[in-house]
Amino acid sequence: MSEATTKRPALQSLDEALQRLLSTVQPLGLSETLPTADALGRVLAEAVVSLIYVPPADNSSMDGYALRAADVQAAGSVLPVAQRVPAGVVGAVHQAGTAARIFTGAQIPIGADAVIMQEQCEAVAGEGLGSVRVNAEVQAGQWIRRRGEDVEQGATVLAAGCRLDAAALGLAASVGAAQLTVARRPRVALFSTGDELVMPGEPLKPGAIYNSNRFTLRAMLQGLGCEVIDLGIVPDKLDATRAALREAAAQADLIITSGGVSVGEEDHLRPAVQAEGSLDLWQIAIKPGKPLAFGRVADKAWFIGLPGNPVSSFVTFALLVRPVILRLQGASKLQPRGFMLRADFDWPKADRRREFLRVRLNEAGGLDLFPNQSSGVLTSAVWADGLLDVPAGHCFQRGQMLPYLPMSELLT
Ligand SMILES: Nc1nc2c(c(=O)[nH]1)N[C@H]1C(S)=C(S)[C@@H](COP(=O)(O)OP(=O)(O)OC[C@H]3O[C@@H](n4cnc5c(N)ncnc54)[C@H](O)[C@@H]3O)O[C@H]1N2
Ligand code: MOO
Repeated sequence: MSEATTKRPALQSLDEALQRLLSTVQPLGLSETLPTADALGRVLAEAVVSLIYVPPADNSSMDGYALRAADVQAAGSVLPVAQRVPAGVVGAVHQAGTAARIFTGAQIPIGADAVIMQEQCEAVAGEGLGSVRVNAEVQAGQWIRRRGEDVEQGATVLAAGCRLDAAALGLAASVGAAQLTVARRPRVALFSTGDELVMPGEPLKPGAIYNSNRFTLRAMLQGLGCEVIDLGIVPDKLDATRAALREAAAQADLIITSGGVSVGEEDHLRPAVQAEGSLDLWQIAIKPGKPLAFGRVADKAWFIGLPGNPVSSFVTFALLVRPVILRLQGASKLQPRGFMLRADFDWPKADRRREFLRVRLNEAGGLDLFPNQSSGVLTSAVWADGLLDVPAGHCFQRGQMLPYLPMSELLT
């Protein structure tokens, strides 16, 4: 038996483990150009720089009349309507002493300096377009959206490394970007090990359990925009595991497995990775999710072996694999952002590991605890809307403020 399978490495902190992962795994540096509409969730490889001002010209933010503030000495002034300017039309130069009928989004005629909304006016019938009685005082500049108030010409609106969400796609489109250059999707091979595993749809023979990690991990990978190569359950035999690793490495940038990373002797995953590449076994001081394997296969694909317990693999994926997947794409923000919230429960028993408790926001703005925090209880992760980050060796009474990581920051 190799040394790696018998010797237990020292506990390292989550921060150390993350630092090691992120300083080892480098961005793939591969990009592709896509229509802007197809780039949701992708990481920008090239910044989006605006060649235009947004909005391109001063325009009205109300339906009403454009005029010169100086032409309305007092409420009740009547001005002839000289032109009508709908959105999409450039009006004539504004003549002093007149008003222009204008609509939301229409360009302000040169020479006008204010807009009055139509609710504060009365149309007065007359020749041509008639007149308008202005029933309020007017300040120069009112109801005008200035050229470039959203984006200045030449500004970088989206930096390389930014992940494209709905608003970012809209912003790119607003500066006229029809295509975006984004990092190629990471290709991630996934398989589970364990002779106890069967698939939903198959009978549950004695001693067996259904493979849930395959579903959770595949969905988490899809949620991060990965191309998933799902190799299913690999029989716990050395040859089969080695063959699965070779097949995975031929196609993937990263290989994710669950199970077989703890101290047991039954498993062939560790010797298989060692035979096909290299492997480090880590013990991370977090709960759930202590054991983790990190290595490389065929000098081509990274390998991360997650613990088999369903909540442990869920939490370690969120905390350690997610940043790696973002890093492969050159993303600039890798870590989830938490914020301080009040725990509305007692936590009397400190653990030597930093704990990530499954909690849920209550209506009082505090957090409730799922009663069973076992790493085998996947119900806790469904019930929860976030994880509470409890420092190692820390117990507390209700009312304690602690960092809360929302699931939205961990899963997308
Ligand atoms: N003597 C020790 N035993 C264990 C230690 C330890 O330090 N010393 N660590 C415990 C911790 S913490 C964890 S976490 C687990 C991790 O174990 P493995 O990664 O080796 O996983 P397995 O033993 O293969 O499985 C653990 C558990 O999870 C179930 N499992 C596995 N795969 C799946 C799947 N795809 N879907 C659903 N459930 C799965 C498996 O049946 C086991 O119940 O080790 C502890 N032991
Ligand atoms: O890390 Mo294990 O995940 O505590 O069950």
